[in-house]
Amino acid sequence: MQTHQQPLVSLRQLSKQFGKETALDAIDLYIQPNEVVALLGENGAGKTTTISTLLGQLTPDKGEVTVLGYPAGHWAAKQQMGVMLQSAALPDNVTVIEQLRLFASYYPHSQPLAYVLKTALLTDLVKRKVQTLSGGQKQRLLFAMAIIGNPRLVILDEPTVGLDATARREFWSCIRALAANGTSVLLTTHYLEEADALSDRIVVLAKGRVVAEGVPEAIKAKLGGKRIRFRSNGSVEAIEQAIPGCAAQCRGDYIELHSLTPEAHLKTLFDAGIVLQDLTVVGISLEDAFLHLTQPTQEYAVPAKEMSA
Ligand SMILES: Nc1ncnc2c1ncn2[C@@H]1O[C@H](COP(=O)(O)OP(=O)(O)OP(=O)(O)O)[C@@H](O)[C@H]1O
Repeated sequence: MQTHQQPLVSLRQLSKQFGKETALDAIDLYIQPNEVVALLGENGAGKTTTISTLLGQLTPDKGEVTVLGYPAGHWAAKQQMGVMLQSAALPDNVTVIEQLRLFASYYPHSQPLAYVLKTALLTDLVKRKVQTLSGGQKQRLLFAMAIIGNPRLVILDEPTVGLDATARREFWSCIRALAANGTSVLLTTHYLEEADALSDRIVVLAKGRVVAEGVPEAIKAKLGGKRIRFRSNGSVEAIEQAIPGCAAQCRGDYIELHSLTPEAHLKTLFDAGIVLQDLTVVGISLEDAFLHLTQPTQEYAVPAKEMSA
């Protein structure tokens, strides 16, 4: 049986091949009680394969999977888990409360409906037919269905995909409320800011391998450096001439560059007589770190349009 010293989920040296395609290449992943872990990766990185293996829907070629003290797919583990998959569908012609009552009946110790409705921000929507819900509200209903069985572990596969900034924020507060209640969460997302905002730990997957793991701050610190941003009378070329080896980028009215020694570089620019206006120096974003970790040979640039959420 599971003890509280053991992780809730432990994937060890997991490998999965689809023909010539290596989906997972000896990955290790664990989730501790009360922990929110974000699994980040680009398309095809292996996130869904990891989740399918954890759920017992896929058999790995190599490696060991233990979920809540049981082998993957064991009914006793499933009973203690809530899952929200990308492929989930909802019936149109039932109300929110009917759908949740039905799901509650599947579990021996379901959560009180009032708690589930409050956590999923659905209290005011109980009588609404599913077909009348917005995309964000439907996602929150799927979330409510995932948590209604009072799970110890909830798996959310890209739960905010396609949602606008407001709906995404609302969903974030649902996840935070769940985590505050002590439930462990494994979340996959393409939104790097989302992982930063929600998770205790981030695991970055690239081409089926874990390329980085740590608290969001540690992932950023792995790269170090700052983003320097300013308006200037000097051209990008003049700046690159002043700081040999730096790659400056033009972003609208602003020039941006990444620097491991921002103080020294700024002094160089001042000494070269380059005027800097509206200057900001900030730590790199998780998105910068992610791009660098997954594409280490490429110069990582600040995204032109950052997430507005
Ligand atoms: N059933 C399958 N048959 C063949 N190849 C597969 C299958 N499932 C996944 N793959 C391949 O394995 C790799 C990992 O896929 P996976 O779906 O796990 O990635 P992902 O990180 O979830 O991507 P996305 O963010 O696009 O959902 C990809 O190259 C994919 O094409």
